[in-house]
Amino acid sequence: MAQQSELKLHVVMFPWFAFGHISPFVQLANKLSLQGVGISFFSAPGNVARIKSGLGLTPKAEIIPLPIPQVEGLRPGFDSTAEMTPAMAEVLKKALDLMQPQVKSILSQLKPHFVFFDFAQPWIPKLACELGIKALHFSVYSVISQAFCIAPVRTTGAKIPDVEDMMKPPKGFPSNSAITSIKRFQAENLMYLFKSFDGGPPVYVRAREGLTNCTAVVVKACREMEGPYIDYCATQFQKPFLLAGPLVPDPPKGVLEDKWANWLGQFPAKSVVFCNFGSETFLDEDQIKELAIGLELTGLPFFLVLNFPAELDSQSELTRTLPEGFMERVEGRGIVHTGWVRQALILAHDSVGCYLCHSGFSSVIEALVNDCQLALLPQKGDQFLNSKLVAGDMKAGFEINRRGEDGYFGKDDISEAIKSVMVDVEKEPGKTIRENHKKWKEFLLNGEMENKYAAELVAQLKTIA
Ligand SMILES: O=c1ccn([C@@H]2O[C@H](COP(=O)(O)OP(=O)(O)O[C@H]3O[C@H](CO)[C@@H](O)[C@H](O)[C@H]3O)[C@@H](O)[C@H]2O)c(=O)[nH]1
Repeated sequence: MAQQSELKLHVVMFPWFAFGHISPFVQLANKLSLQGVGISFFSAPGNVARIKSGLGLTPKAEIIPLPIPQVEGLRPGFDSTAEMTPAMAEVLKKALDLMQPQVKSILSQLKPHFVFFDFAQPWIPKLACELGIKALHFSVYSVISQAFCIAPVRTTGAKIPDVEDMMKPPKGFPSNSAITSIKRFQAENLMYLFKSFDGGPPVYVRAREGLTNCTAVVVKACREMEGPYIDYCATQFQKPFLLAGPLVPDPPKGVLEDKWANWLGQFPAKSVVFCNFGSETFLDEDQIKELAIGLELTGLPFFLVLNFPAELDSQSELTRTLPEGFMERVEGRGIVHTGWVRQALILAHDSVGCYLCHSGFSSVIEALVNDCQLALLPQKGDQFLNSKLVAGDMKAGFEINRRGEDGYFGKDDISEAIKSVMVDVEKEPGKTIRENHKKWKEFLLNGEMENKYAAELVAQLKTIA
């Protein structure tokens, strides 16, 4: 029998069909692959090309396309949530549930040591167990958000939590946390976790079932950022929470398109405000107007990316939602774009000094490893908790002020947040935020830290394989 240390691990990666999920699974696969772990990556055929471009395809890594079964309400060929309305994404979960026989058959041929699954496939642990394979839940969310939202102490029992309950941390939540409560509009948003769509199980049921039945949970996290929340979750779920480290992305490949590089290049270093809200977060009309005028008020150059739900025509939405005369007034110092941009390259551009964002966890890490000060405008779900972690616990970003009952923010809230991290930098809180940003950047860019987490994770996996 091979010594444990010589064991050649083979794992399957099976993320939910959304790029916000696929990307962290790709990053984890790459880190494991560097440690000698063989990878089989499952996804729908339409996502393969993009996965291929991110996955360091070595002899140890392969992509296995899994066709999505036809179900009513789902268009053939739509293989990720990027092309879907939220209602279609719910139907996609049902189609995913129908893939169990297909997944079981491939797993039985591959016989990996582990299958890393996502919140959307709570049936994996049982199916894998029948084949003698261990199931690991890989969570792409911050640990603080799992601790706050779905700790069993909050979600077990006959009574589903109400808005009042969700405004407060669950019982036993780390006492040194910066979160003592969240705002009403945020708690109202989190109630989606407890809703059932079309008779399917609510999100919290899927997530909690996977977390409860897996062999161990692997998190995209490190003790330095989330130590107390990791301990809390391990106690709450009564199972190991293994740390993959923060999964700092590799420096982006390629170069920024000329049109953006040239535009950004005309401004002084660290002077441009970049705003982008990730792959699935959309602002409403009133929010877009206040944000745009807030940017105008700063007097700084800005690059604003606004996207809209798949069913809408983005160009006409831009025209409809931007304030009247806005583009003329900001000509020469502000641009507005709709559609995908190479965010990692933009954040790395020397002229970009601030990133105003939705607090998606990967986006936050991408800003921290560059010199972009964070102005945080979380819109939904885990983003509220990510923002509290970065602005509250880590003191490395500024959370934009919003009204408690409905989440309203005004133009002044936007411009004040940006000014405090970009202009009033000798005053508090901007001074401390900038100092902490620098510290976290050094920590995250320390390659040894990343390697240490990856090596420890592989060693732990070998002990339970
Ligand atoms: O125009 C764009 C938009 C996004 N990105 C990239 O896409 C990723 C987005 O990551 P992140 O901000 O974490 O994810 P989202 O897909 O926007 O967010 C979803 O997934 C996150 C977990 O990864 C959660 O924290 C969020 O709440 C959820 O909305 C990052 O690498 C970005 O660089 C681009 O390159 N160009």
